[in-house]
Amino acid sequence: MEEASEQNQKQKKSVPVLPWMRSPIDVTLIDECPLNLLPFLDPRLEVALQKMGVTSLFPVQVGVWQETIGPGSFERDLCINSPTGSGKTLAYVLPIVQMLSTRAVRCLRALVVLPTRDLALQVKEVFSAIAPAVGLSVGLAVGQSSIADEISELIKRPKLEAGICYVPEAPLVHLQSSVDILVATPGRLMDHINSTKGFTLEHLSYLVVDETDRLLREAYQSWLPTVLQLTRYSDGDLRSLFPHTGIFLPSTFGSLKTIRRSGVERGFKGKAYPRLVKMVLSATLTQDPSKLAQLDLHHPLLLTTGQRRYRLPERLESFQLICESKLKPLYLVALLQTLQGEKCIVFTSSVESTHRLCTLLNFFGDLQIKIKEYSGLQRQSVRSKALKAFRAGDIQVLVSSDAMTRGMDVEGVTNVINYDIPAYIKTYIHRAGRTARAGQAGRCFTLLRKDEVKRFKKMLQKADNNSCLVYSVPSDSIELLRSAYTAALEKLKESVESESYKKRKIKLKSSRMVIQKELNNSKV
Ligand SMILES: Nc1ncnc2c1ncn2[C@@H]1O[C@H](COP(=O)(O)OP(=O)(O)OP(=O)(O)O)[C@@H](O)[C@H]1O
Repeated sequence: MEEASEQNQKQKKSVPVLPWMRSPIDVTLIDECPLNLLPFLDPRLEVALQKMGVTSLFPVQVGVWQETIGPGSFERDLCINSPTGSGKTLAYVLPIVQMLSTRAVRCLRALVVLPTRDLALQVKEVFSAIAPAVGLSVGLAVGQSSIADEISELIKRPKLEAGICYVPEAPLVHLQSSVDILVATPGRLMDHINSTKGFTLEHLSYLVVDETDRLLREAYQSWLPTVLQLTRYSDGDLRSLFPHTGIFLPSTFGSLKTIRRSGVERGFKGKAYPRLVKMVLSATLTQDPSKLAQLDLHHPLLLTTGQRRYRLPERLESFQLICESKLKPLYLVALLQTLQGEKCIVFTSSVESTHRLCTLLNFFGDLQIKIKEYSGLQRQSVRSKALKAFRAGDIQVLVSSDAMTRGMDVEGVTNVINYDIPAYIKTYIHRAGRTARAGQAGRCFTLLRKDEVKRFKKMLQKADNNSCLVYSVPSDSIELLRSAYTAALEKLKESVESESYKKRKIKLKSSRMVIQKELNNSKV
């Protein structure tokens, strides 16, 4: 009786507050669809998809296609809650590219926002694989190159006649977008909105917010309200809000502006009503009404998988390894040895422990495994190099902070190891989701202290297909590693000391420079 009421209580809790979330489209009821049976697919895109190795669309992609190109015709904004690796990227890339394929003039029509640079690069690759087939151009605004280089990629300068100089301060009527689709991180997007001449969101028709719950967690310089304002307000309002942007509003794309501003809102049966179509996606989409309200969704439709809010990939196997805290590195090494060079990502709880663990593993004698670090503590170039080597298979193990948790798609990752227990089910889902992608098999191991087992079990109960077997490492393989561990710890200690000495030296040098500068100034 008590159990039944507890069950009721749990079910009650999981019912979303927002009414439209209570009647979703269940993607598990949709079948894959071979490309040749997909209604209205542009034959040029079919060829491009085949070149990518795509012969049929995954269920979530079919579901989104039906609501965009199919009978749904982009009538409603879409919220897509679908497991990691289920193909959410192509789910939005394909219909957007198909819709824009008939464009007559180049201008920025679709904007995709992602929380990190590496994720944006990944999504740009997917667009770039199919968009050129229909004559569309894709840009990137992530701060990978200098702002000047980025601007020259995004904005077309007028072709100058012989003897005529281009004057940057001149009226901006000739500046045009070089891209139809832009993939951006919020910071760089705001840089362009605030200061790039000729950059306008005036013609934007599609906005994709990928990894929505992550992006809604932080304001990121208020990028979302800014984008919504820029696509909603009349020109007069815009000019007062963004004086710089306003300069080129009046006549840059006069005719196009008219098309967008008086575009017919399909959901309103022919009434003139300008609207930006939005698609928001995550494997752990928020149900929080106040967070979702920020998106100002129009008649939203939820596409989700199954009954529960969280779902792990179909072919993911979860294991727990119970060990003493001080023996964790030994258990990890023993586990890596049994995995024999398979591609693994090891997650830790912080950038500092990522660095320490990676250093320790590399001091561990003759492991015959190439191990590198990937964390927010590193410079972007170092991080990207490690990722590239991992993708190429030159590195087998990537020790990572949560910088790698979301969205990253690396082919052939067969194992994820939680060296530190994730604090939330969402984190577990995103970490585990770096394996078992696109219908492949994968394993997720979590190292636990005895006192963490109960909490971990409770956390996993929040997800579908949550069974977690105990994985045991033979005690003799731990014993064999003990002496190498002691030596590695010794080296780690030395390395930590030398690093902190170097840091202190750099700090001292820079504070001396500041003092010297002030002295010089005071002489003047
Ligand atoms: N129709 C398809 N056929 C074959 N492979 C596909 C198809 N769609 C996507 N993939 C592949 O599946 C993998 C996962 O896709 P994607 O990165 O879009 O997943 P996701 O749902 O966005 O995952 P996450 O939530 O982790 O970001 C990618 O390697 C992608 O190339």
